[in-house]
Amino acid sequence: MKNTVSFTAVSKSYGRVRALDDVTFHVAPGETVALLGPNGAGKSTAVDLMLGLARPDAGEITVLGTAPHRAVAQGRVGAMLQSGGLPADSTVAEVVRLAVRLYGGRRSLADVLELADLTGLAGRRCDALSGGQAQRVRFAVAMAGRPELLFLDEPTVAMDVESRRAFWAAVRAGGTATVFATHYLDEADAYADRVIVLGGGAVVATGSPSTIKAMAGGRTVRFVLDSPDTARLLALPGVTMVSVHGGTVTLMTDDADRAVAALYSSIGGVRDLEVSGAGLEEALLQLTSAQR
Ligand SMILES: Nc1ncnc2c1ncn2[C@@H]1O[C@H](COP(=O)(O)OP(=O)(O)OP(=O)(O)O)[C@@H](O)[C@H]1O
Repeated sequence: MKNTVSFTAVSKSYGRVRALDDVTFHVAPGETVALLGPNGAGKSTAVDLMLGLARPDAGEITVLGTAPHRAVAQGRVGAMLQSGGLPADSTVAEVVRLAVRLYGGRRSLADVLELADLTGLAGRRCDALSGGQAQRVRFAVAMAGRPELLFLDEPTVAMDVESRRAFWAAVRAGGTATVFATHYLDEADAYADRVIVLGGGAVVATGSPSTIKAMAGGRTVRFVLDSPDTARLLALPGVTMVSVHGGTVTLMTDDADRAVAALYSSIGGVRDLEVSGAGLEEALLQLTSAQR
């Protein structure tokens, strides 16, 4: 079966800023995938490219088996982006009705309101909504065309815990394959089948939330090495991930003692070695900062 989203060797720069650098990843049919990473990691750029809002400088992107802009033009993709205001003096029902009409009534107004848990707010003006309620209206608009794929760019930013829970319950109820960008590890863990960690425009890790979380129990080993050989470092016992930036190497390990012993015995020239016990947040920050 074709991938729902496919990025192959994709690069994108804005002037001198390389927002994505040779990025390859795939989203399988039915998967919910989180794009996780700190500010400036390239998450929004990846989402913009998937929506055909920008074009890559190099590489190939397909969405639902075709070019992103074509999938969007066919009404097969729903999106909730960070920007995008709601008309202040319209009611929730008016905004959602417009979206339902634009998509030719693929869903009824009542269904969409129900799906986004907005039935009780249908008559409320948009300027009287809380941040979380406004996000649910944007979600309703994104779901009005019964999309095959949904993109959410940091959908729960500035929501409190209860609003986040209600928002994700609505997304789940929609049952649509979803790719979402987030800063929140717990959100990726709770709602994604798979996590792709971006840092400095590159994929620094990918795996199930539990694989990524397993790193939390691990340690980070950092050192300086001339001409590091990534494949050889990755083959050392206890090493789960290798990141190289210039001459600085960062290893994620599930057994730092064995990894360090093997490093000294089989690879010479290691300098300035530091071992730190990294929680997941810290581990990801270290990995992603190593990419800059
Ligand atoms: N339109 C633009 N013009 C210039 N630089 C840009 C533009 N859009 C993004 N960038 C730069 O590209 C890099 C990646 O940005 P992007 O918005 O994709 O990151 P992000 O992971 O979504 O960050 P955040 O979590 O802050 O939203 C950053 O260095 C950013 O400053």
